[in-house]
Amino acid sequence: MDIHILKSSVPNRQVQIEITGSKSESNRLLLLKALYPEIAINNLSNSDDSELMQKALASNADVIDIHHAGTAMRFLTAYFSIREGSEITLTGSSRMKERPIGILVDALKQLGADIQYLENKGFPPLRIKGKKLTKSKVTLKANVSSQYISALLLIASRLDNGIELTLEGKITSIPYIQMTLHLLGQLGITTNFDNNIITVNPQTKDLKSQTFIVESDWSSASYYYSIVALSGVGTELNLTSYKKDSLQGDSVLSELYKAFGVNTRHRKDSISLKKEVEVKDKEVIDFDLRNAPDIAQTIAVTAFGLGLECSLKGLHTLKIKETDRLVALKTELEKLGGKVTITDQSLHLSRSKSINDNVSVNTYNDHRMAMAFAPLGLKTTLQILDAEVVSKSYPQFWDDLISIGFKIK
Ligand SMILES: O=C(O)C1=C[C@@H](OP(=O)(O)O)[C@@H](O)[C@H](O)C1
Ligand SMILES: C=C(OP(=O)(O)O)C(=O)O
Repeated sequence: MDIHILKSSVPNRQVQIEITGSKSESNRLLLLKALYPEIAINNLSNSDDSELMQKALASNADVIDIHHAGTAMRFLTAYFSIREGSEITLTGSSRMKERPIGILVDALKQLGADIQYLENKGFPPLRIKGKKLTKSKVTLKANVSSQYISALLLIASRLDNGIELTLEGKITSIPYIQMTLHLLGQLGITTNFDNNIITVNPQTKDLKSQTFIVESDWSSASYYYSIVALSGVGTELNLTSYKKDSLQGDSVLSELYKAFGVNTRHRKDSISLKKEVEVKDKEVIDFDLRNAPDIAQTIAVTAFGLGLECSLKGLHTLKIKETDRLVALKTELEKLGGKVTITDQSLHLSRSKSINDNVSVNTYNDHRMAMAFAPLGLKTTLQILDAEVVSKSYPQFWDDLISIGFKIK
């Protein structure tokens, strides 16, 4: 499904958007619930990735296909490695088969896991025979994806001797590791993260029942930050349900978007985003996004929409996400008239004066390409190709845009 966005505007009235729970928190809690059934979860994400995670955990099939869901692929590899008596094939989309998993598989093998590659070494699909893992010491490279680390931490408390992880290299996407540790702590599991060593104690007893209320997804909120940034002074949107003390690293949006003139106010369980000031053309956006890689596309497109120069670094994980996001951003921004240079871990956008209209934006099976470029509909007319990709994290995205005034055909 391709969609046309006609040049739109967001009316200057209070509009409320309800976003469902964080995909990252939901997928962690779903795995923990499989290990500790006494957990209940409220405000679960309605993303495809969380639905796939739920289905996979309940499945008795021999082959489990998790499509494009990276966290599900990584977390379930760990989970099925310890599910005694089961033997399954874990596979995904053709892109998933290009997303590396060797670091996690090697770490699980250090613990004694039985995992085989069915196609290419280091990549899905995997054949996993579940067994009891009794070793506890693991060393792994921490600069490629934090998801490998979270996967190990999530199963750690169900190992006889817990886990002692030694992390090598500069740790990436740290807030996601802290989110995992925080949820374990909330469950009553003892953990420690000191320098480059993380320990998780074994949990032999059942835990007391409790309900986790998932905070709404901050990565999804980023598209509204962009919309407000690209709108006139005074434009305001309210988003539910958000907290001041978030577990999600992408909540750094409330700080970062001040550079685009957007102010965030926390209400009881919502946030209000307001465009307070116009940004001067000579302003330069300069961010390190090592801890918040999923908002890189949103920020680059906002800067482009405002004609601002923008330097982003810490983007080394973008090459192995749903698509190579650095190349995808450069290609699509240049079609719209941007001038972009990229390295393996950075992107530079030059200041620009105009935006080409009627451009068809390719989305490369990447939900964030579709959602990051959509706010440009406030500046020009554009087409978003394969717009249904948004369902990976935010199925009702297009309906929500229509509800705030976007003209979509
Ligand atoms: O643990 C998680 O929930 C995630 C970790 C991040 O991945 P990397 O650690 O690979 O950067 C992030 O990009 C992804 O969308 C979700
Ligand atoms: C990178 C992402 O997801 P995953 O790695 O879980 O596929 C994302 O949602 O931006």
